Amino acid sequence: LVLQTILVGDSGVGKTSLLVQFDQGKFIPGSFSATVGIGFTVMVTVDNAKVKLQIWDTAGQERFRSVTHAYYRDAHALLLLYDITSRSSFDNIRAWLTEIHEYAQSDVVIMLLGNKADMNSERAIRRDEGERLAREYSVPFMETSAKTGVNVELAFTAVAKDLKSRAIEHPNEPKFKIHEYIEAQKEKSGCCSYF
Ligand SMILES: Nc1nc2c(ncn2[C@@H]2O[C@H](COP(=O)(O)OP(=O)(O)OP(=O)(O)O)[C@@H](O)[C@H]2O)c(=O)[nH]1
Ligand SMILES: [Mg+2]
Repeated sequence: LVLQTILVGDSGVGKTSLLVQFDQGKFIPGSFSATVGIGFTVMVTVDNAKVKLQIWDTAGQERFRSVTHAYYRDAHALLLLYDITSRSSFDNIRAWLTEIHEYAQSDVVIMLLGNKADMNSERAIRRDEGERLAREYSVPFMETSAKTGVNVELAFTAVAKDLKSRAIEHPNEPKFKIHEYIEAQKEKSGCCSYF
């Protein structure tokens, strides 16, 4: 079972940095060159079972857009990022969602992430704006930081859990509810007093 996950969002929101933080547990400052379809696989343990996540990084720049479209079709999950210090990256989320609905499978798992949560003093998007947008589209939401690592693991493991519960039928078990899971984990990690 290999679950395909792709990272999308405007150039500079921190997709590659988030992936590096998840993979290596560190933040490498400075911009990465615009990335085109870099993929790697990680094993994530979900309820004592190992799930293989294949994660694809994409480039946010417009000129790479046709390459990105090719990844949508096979994706089981999409992590859609904006940068909390960039109003335009947030405003573009609607356009990204339109594109996702056009090219991705209709049952794709989408998670909205407001990245760079460590840059609170330069914040342009309040957290409740992110929450409201996510509610409008019925997608889970959290703020992350590729720099400090806050919520980075949670974002990927929540997606893995959701995908696994969909891929494997458990007729006698209650359906996994990603929203509730995330809210419970956020409280546990005490993440939210951080902001
Ligand atoms: N403070 C802070 N800086 C970040 C964070 N995530 C990324 N950055 C910085 O933001 C810039 C862009 O990060 P990238 O990871 O290259 O962005 P990207 O989304 O992959 O951009 P493209 O590949 O062009 O689409 C870099 O200078 C990163 O160091 C974060 O969580 N906090
Ligand atoms: Mg990148």
